[in-house]
Order: sequence, then C-alpha cells, then structure tokens
Amino acid sequence: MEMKLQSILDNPHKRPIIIAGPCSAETEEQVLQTARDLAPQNIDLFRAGIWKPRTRPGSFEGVGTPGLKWLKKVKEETGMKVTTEVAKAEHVYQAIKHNIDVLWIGARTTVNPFSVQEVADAIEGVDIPVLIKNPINPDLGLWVGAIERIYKAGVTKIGVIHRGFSYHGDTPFRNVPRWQIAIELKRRFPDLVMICDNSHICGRRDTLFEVAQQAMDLNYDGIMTEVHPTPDDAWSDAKQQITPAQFQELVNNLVFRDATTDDIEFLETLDHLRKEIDHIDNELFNLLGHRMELADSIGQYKKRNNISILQTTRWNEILEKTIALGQAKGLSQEFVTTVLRAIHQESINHQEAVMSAEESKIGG
Ligand SMILES: C=C(O[C@@H]1C=C(C(=O)O)C=C[C@H]1O)C(=O)O
Repeated sequence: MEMKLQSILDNPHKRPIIIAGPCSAETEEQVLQTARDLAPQNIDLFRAGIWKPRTRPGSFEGVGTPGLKWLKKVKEETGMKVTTEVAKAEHVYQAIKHNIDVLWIGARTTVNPFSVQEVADAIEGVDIPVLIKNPINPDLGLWVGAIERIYKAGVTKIGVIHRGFSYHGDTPFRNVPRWQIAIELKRRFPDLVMICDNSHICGRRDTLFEVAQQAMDLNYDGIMTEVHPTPDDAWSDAKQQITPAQFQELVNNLVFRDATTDDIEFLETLDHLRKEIDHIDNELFNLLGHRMELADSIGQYKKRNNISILQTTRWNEILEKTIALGQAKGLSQEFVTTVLRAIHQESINHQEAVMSAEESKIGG
C-alpha cells in the first residue's frame, strides 16, 4: 500500500525527537513534578500511560480518564505536547476530548487487528498524529497492517515505536530488539518516523544509553524513555525508569548522526570502500554457489549409497572449527553459527532436491 506520510511534529526537520515521561500517570503531583523537571530539557513530547495493559490482573492498571486532566495541566503549565496510549475506542474519544496531542498504540494492541481497527475507526475524521509500537511477537506483517489500518482511517501523521519483541529464553533484554525487523520496515517505508523505546527494550537502567545510542547510529528519528521523579517507587516498570536528571545526562551523552552528507571527500572514500565490499560479496556468493555444487555431488553420491543427508559428526566438526576461525577473525560465535546454519540448511535443501529428483526418475 502506497502511503503519503507527514511528520508527526510541527517541525518536520526536528531530529532527534525526544519523548519522555513516566511509564504510568500515578498521581497529579507525580505527573506534574516529572513534567516540571523535563520541561527545561526541551523534550518534544511528554508521555504518560493512563490505561495500562498488564500481563496479569491485580497489578496497577492505570488511573484511567481522571489522569487525562493531569496531562492537560502539563500542557497548560509547561507548554509541552503530551501523548498517551490508547487501546480501545473509549480511550480514543477521551484522549481527543482532553486535547491529547499524539496517541500511541501499544505492542499488545498492535498484535490484534480487531483492536487496531477499533482504534482506527474511533480516530477516523480526526487529524491526530499516531505512533504505533511494534507487536510483541516478531511479525512485521502485523506492524505494517496496523500502520495501514490507521492510515486508511485518514491519519497521515504516523510514526512507529520500536520497543523490542517478546522472547522466551536467556537474554539481557526485556524485549529483544531484533533490529533487522525495524530496518526492514524503514526500508519499505523510508518516510516513516521511527522512535526507539529503549526503556522497553532494556527493562533495566544500566543499558538504556547503549541501546539509545545504537538507535541513533541506525538513523532512528528519536527515542522514547520512561522517566519518573523517584523511579524505585514507580507503580509500574520501576526497574527501567530513570530520574529526569539521569535522562538529561543520557541525552547529553548521545551522539546524533546525520543520515548522509554531500561532502565529496567522504562520499568518494565511502564509494571506494563500498566497491571493495561489492567485490567481496561477489566472491562470497560465487564460493557459496560452488559449495552448493559440491553438496549436490555429495547428495547424488549419498543417494546411490543410500546414506542420509544429515551427518551430525561432520556438521559438528564444521561448526567447531569455523567458530574458532571466526573468533580469530573477530567474528562473534552468534554470527558464525547463524551464517553456518543458513549454509547448512541450504546444503540440505540442495541435497533433498537431488534426492527427490532421482526418486521421481525412478518412480517415473
Ligand atoms: C554435505 C554434507 O551433508 C550435510 C551438509 C553439510 C555441509 O553442507 O557442510 C555437512 C554435513 C551434512 O549434514 C556432508 O555430509 O558432508
């Protein structure tokens, strides 16, 4: 679907876009205190969750509609624009009624097309900017689908928030970033404003800067970070929230990079290095093609001798020696195994094709 998108801010050239505020609005005092501390930091949008989707019942589920009045006060007192999460039609009506400037759709809503459609229908006819978080599962289609549903409701000021993806297993992240999914979205929709929610990716304070910097290095348009006057006392997501002073330090230390430049010397050097990369890619794939020809021959030979394709001893041997080789070349074990697994699978597919081709010949 072709989309003509506009900037979510009045100043389309403003980068980075800084969104900060508490995970949840808890009390009027807490909201106003955070806002007063953040206002001098020139942030673009003040965030606070009013309705909180929680994993299990019994946790704090947000103060609800009364909290919208506090956000209105934030606007009146500080002049900052405000944003909150909406998940249902009623949330949209209330948020618009209370002059919320920007809406965001949360990860647990993006996964459900029924909910996204309900929100889209409620927004229809109102030109309010909408930020769409990635779905909790790594499904780019759902993310794109949510963007399209909101766009079809007539909203042109759309941005996305990358907050990472659920993962069952050991990881230093609360939600693993899987940067490639966001990069693919950006490739398909280059005009889409992309914000990194480092708080939900990290789930802890000590890595917030690192992830925010990585997003800047990947040319994201901005960050969304949870800020609380006394993070340890927060009613939700206490572990990942930081104080306004810590947030200021984080932003001050971030290095913002330009998407590109017209500096001739830079472009020439880049072009030269890229030619070398092109050459290497060429060689790599020529070699891989040749490797698959050998796999085809092995497949034929195995077929004639009725030997199975998978040979775990050999596969293990390749893994071990290549991981060691990779290590010596500064390549991470994760990278080497990912590449090797893909090569191994392609080799198996080639041998499968060889074997089934021979089989059909016999059958015919
Ligand atoms: C090519 C073979 O078949 C499979 C593919 C391998 C590979 O591509 O390196 C290794 C072991 C087998 O699981 C083989 O047995 O050598």
